[in-house]
Amino acid sequence: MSSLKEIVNTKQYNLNENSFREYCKSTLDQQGVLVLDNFLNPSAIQQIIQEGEASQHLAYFCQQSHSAYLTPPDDSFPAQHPQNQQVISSKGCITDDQIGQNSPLRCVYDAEDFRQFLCYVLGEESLYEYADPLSSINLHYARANEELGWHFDNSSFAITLLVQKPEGGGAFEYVKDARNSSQGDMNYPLVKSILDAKTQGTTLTMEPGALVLFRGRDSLHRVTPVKGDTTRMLVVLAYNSQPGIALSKFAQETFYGRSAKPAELNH
Ligand SMILES: O=C(O)CCC(=O)C(=O)O
Ligand SMILES: [Fe+2]
Repeated sequence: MSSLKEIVNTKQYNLNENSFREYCKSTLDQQGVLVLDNFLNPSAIQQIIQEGEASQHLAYFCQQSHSAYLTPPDDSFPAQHPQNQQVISSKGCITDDQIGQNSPLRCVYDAEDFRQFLCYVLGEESLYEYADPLSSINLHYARANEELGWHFDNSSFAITLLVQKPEGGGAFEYVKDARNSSQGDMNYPLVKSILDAKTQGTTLTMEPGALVLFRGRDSLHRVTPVKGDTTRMLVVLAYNSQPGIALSKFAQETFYGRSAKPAELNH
């Protein structure tokens, strides 16, 4: 499976068509999220599930406690202040170097048509892979009771593919524009109300094969605990707007339990 049209539902989605790109861009700009259902063809989904199952034993699973802002504890605020209030994330993932060279995921990630499409929709001039060998393509696993706690992303956009849906739970919930980071407005009252379950998020319904583009820097979001024996599998396709950028050693250790030098320094 080596060409984009074997993997992506190009019958429904013509990545090169201007009106389609325009629709995607305006949806993302207005809603903060874009879901393209059935983006992956069924045979590609099956192949990725098989790869995911075969490599799950390589995944680094961990449980972390963190604040919604993903910042270290700040002593100038009380422990239960939303700046410090802790939530739990428990999950595992395999890294780019553990994704097969012939994986459909690599074909999609590398495809020039796909990158051009993303550039248009995200309003980026160019998109580049990570300089370290771990961070570009990650396959995430969430098993029974595993979840992602409420958080804002550090990056301005996220690109994901849902591969396998659990029997229950594992729902992506979000509150659009819960803060305004560019203005330095952390909007503590709303964030507190969400953390204390007094304000509910909106649930994004998606099925395996869906491509999701999400602006998570100002939209608070979480993944609810998985129920049942079917593991939630989700792929994160990570790009940078500048070339040569590696994830910091500290971030690699935190996310992957190990770190690697930038690819060009490895040989
Ligand atoms: O698993 C998901 O659907 C979202 C993942 C996410 O929010 C993240 O990786 O920051
Ligand atoms: Fe996130």
